Amino acid sequence: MDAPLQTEMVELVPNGRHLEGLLPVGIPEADNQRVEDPRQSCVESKGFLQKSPSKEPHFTDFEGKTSFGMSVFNLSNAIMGSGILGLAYAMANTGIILFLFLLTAIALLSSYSIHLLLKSSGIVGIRAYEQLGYRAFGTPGKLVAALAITLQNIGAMSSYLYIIKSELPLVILTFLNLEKQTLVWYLNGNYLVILVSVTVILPLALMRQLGYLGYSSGFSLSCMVFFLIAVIYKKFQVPCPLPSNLTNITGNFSHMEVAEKAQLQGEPEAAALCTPSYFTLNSQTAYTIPIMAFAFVCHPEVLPIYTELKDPTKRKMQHVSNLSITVMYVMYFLAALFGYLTFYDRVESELLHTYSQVDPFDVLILCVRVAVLTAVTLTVPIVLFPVRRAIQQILFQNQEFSWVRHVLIATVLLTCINLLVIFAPNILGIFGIIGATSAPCLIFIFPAIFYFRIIPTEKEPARSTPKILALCFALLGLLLMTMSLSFIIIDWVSGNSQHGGSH
Ligand SMILES: NC(=O)C[C@H](N)C(=O)O
Repeated sequence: MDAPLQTEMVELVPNGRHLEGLLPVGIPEADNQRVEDPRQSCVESKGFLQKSPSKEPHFTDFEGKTSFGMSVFNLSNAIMGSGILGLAYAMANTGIILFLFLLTAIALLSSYSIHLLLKSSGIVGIRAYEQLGYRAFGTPGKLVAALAITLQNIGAMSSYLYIIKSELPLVILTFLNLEKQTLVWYLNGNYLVILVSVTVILPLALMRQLGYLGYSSGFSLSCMVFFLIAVIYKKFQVPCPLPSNLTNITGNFSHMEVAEKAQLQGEPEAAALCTPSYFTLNSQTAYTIPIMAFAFVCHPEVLPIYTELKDPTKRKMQHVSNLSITVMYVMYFLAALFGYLTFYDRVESELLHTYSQVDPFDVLILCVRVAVLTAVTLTVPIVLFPVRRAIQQILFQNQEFSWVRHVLIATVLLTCINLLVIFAPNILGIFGIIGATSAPCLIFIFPAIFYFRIIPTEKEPARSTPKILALCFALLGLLLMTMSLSFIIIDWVSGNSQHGGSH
């Protein structure tokens, strides 16, 4: 099938996190061209975007105003999310060396994938992920790309709601100064997640424009930095081993007391519990690559950030990407290492929840919890905006804005995600499934096959080294996806999963 010649104006703002300066200066109507109404496409961004009066109207003519440093910040922001909370668990099931090797590999592959995206977008002047899909395979390509982005965003929202479900009861418990989790409704994560969804997230998601909410993503990154500092600090505070009998004891006790009780345990046992492993393989190792892939997904954001960049060149954008990936790589490794070295094999799939094994009244951890909870609560509506827009584009194309539809889509989406979170046994299932399906598609498979199709054969023959490399990259993605999915399904079917559950 030949790539369609016409260019299509698809979603220019795939994720509401990076809206500034993204409004096209002008959009030409051409014959045969199905051009989306920019007023409709960007209706949710109105008032948040600035139009440039000085430029001539051209299809790809966006006036990028964002500096190099700010773009690094924006992309880092897109990379960083709930994935960081699962990495210590991944390290506990791979060992430090194997983890480092895999994390390095995923980071390098992620950077290569951005190289493919930038090269493909340069050829056709495309600045949105789905547009690449359209250019490569027509409407099916665009739909599949939109579907993967939607699935990834639904996964991200589910993981955020899961954090609310697991952390909010602990925060309330601490504020009420209760010694033990009781069966009252306000300490039940499922009720709390519904309550937060209805009272905070839904009203925000019903706004017609993102407005200042779009800026709150910067706050999320700061919260994650705060989380990382707390994880490093806690490594030197929390004794090892945590006496198992203290796990269920709540109430005030000092670290000295914990350490003394730990001393009472046998020395060899303690040594075994507190020795890091450098290379581990077990049934849970299957989740490692999906967790890492999930953690590095930022690819739908790369082209919009490229569009916003001041004096954009592929080289400059690649530098932006490499720097963001490197910074996140270091943060991910530190969070995983210190989280693992605090709890060793007892680390849970959601690292922050593991600290409830130590001291539920710890002020630092309480502050981290409140910060992370605020960040994820504000991020859910931001991620919901592009998902709703994608659904609207797929199902109700070219239709006038309707409040009923706007409210209904948000309500149905939030209801489904709530049900998913209530019935999901743990966050690992979310990281596992999303990290083994949409994440490898967005990082490996799509950039490679889009590249293969978009770069003209006159420029790079099908058997040229870059194209063969791209195909190998797609195959690697397919292999990782099949392997991860099979191992996860085997793990579920055999019922082995211990999952480091957080309840
Ligand atoms: N942007 C995403 O889809 C996920 C993000 N990389 C995270 O770790 O949460």
